[in-house]
Amino acid sequence: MAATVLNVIVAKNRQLGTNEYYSYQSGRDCCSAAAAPYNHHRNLLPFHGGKTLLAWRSGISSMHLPKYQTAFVKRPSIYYCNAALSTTAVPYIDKVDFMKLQNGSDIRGVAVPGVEGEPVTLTEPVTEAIAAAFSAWLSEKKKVDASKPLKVSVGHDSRISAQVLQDAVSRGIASAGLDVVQYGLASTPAMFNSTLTEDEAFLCPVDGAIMITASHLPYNRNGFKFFTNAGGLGKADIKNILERAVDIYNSFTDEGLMKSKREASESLKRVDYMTVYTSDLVKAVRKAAGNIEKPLEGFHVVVDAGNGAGGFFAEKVLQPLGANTSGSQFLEPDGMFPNHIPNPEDKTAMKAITQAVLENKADLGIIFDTDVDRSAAVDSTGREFNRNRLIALMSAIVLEEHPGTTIVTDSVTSDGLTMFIENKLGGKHHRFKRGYKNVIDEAVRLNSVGEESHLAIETSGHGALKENHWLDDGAYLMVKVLNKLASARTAGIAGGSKVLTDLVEGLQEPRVAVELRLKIDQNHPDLKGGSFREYGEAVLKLLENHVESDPKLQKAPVNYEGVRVSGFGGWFLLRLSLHDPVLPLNFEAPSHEDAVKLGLAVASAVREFPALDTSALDKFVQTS
Ligand SMILES: O=P(O)(O)OC[C@H]1O[C@H](O)[C@H](O)[C@@H](O)[C@@H]1O
Repeated sequence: MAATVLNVIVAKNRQLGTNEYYSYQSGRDCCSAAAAPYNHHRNLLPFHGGKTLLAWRSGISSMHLPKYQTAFVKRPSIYYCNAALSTTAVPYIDKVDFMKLQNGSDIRGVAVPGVEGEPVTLTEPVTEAIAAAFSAWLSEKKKVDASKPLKVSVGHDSRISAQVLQDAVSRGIASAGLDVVQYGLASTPAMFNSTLTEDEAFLCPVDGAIMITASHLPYNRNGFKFFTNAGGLGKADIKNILERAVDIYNSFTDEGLMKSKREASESLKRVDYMTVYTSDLVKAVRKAAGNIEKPLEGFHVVVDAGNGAGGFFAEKVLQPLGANTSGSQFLEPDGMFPNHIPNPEDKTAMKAITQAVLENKADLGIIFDTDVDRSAAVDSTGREFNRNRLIALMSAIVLEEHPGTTIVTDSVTSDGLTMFIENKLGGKHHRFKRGYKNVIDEAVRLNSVGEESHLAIETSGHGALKENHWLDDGAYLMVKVLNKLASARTAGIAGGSKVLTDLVEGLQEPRVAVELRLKIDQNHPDLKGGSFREYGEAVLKLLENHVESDPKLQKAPVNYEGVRVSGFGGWFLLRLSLHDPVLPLNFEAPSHEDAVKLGLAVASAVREFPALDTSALDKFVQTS
């Protein structure tokens, strides 16, 4: 029970932070209604350059208004109205197209004003309606026992809009009669984990979890990911929640909004859940190393959290395991991301961690994305383990434990990776579609039809293991890598990260690897009123016809997405982006000349589509 006292704080009689905001009346009609629950703080997030610092906080210190929120409070802000007046019961809230907020299995929108052409869509009332809709969806799913309200945990990454949205989410949950447990700064995988952890002292397991994040997107965006103990919600569930949110939003009343504010402040609890999550990671490494207290003693590991939520990994995971983490960088949360985008797919980000490894003469570098569901590593020589190489490394580790297992990956993986997994490691490579949820769902499906799979992983750095509830957790992936380092040491193998480098020995890598993203102009007359998807499909069909009539090119015999073709010693894949009006083109070739030949094969087909911006491809084939 002592832990309860230490880790759970009931924020009774304390109003949520948002009520301390300055009011700034712009005089614009739709924004100027006075004395309403939202109009004095709506969109009052800092205009550009609101550089913030949010220290890693325990549950107890999170009682105090965080530094960055104080910054919001002090700064006069911009009122920003982007939509027509609503016909809802509350006249001052904007009319919003909720369905546009869906981004696959996530919700994403603009939460901070000030970027031209990007009006705010994720306002506080919108957020409150979405959280209430999730709560209603959850109550239905869990067939509520009225005597015991359901619990929903809420966490966020380092974005500058995090606190405001966390408060709005809390109001939405409370208004639906559910209990709110705030975690503050957290990682996406930790939020899922909170639906599985059995620990009453930390109010776990919760029935549902909401993570406030927009992954690596710019500072003005934000969004939500939702979890139950069955995993992350899928596309159909998100659509259902958004449809419910429309109704909730349209029936908002002044009294209702005031009531939810009161209910949230009365029922809100705060828990330092990251302590539970990180100590589980520490235990996992200790166990794998044969119950040694400090299995990483003597290893020097630098972490780059890109000012996202992953800074905990150095202090709360690596240090207790005995690693030296000096030289780690950008661990402090800063939602303006002043150093580089927290994204292992970003070249500048990878350069930053590589440099840190080399300058510090570290054994290993680890980098996370903003909400820590993705990661990559760098060995002591500065060689990156990301994209195909990260998949090769993880496949080697997993196939040692589960010989012959199927590795499910996204569609843009290389032919060299297939050969490595199948010929060197003796596993099976199942190249599926892009999208972490697609890859994970496919691995789960394969297991259900009797094909054993233990790893689902994307070139983006999302990787999920069967042993970890199919959760894509960047920190857990790195724990598997650390286990390998520690167990090699236990087995008497010296040489720092060389044991990892050796594991990917034999992976064939192309001389040229290119990704070009060809944009479809949705307003172009050539779309003839159709959708960009239809247009993209037409491009792909024509390309397929071209390929079939060209003897130098062979269509991939098994392919789940777009047009994948081998030729000139390499391959290309043209497909529709999961979310954007874009046709991403990936190709790999043994030489520049061959890459140009592949590029020309694509160019000759796509040229016939004037709404497609092929300038990047044209430039590549001309200048090479
Ligand atoms: O299809 P694209 O535009 O390349 O985007 C695909 C990517 O979208 C999101 O970021 C998902 O989280 C990733 O899992 C996916 O790989």
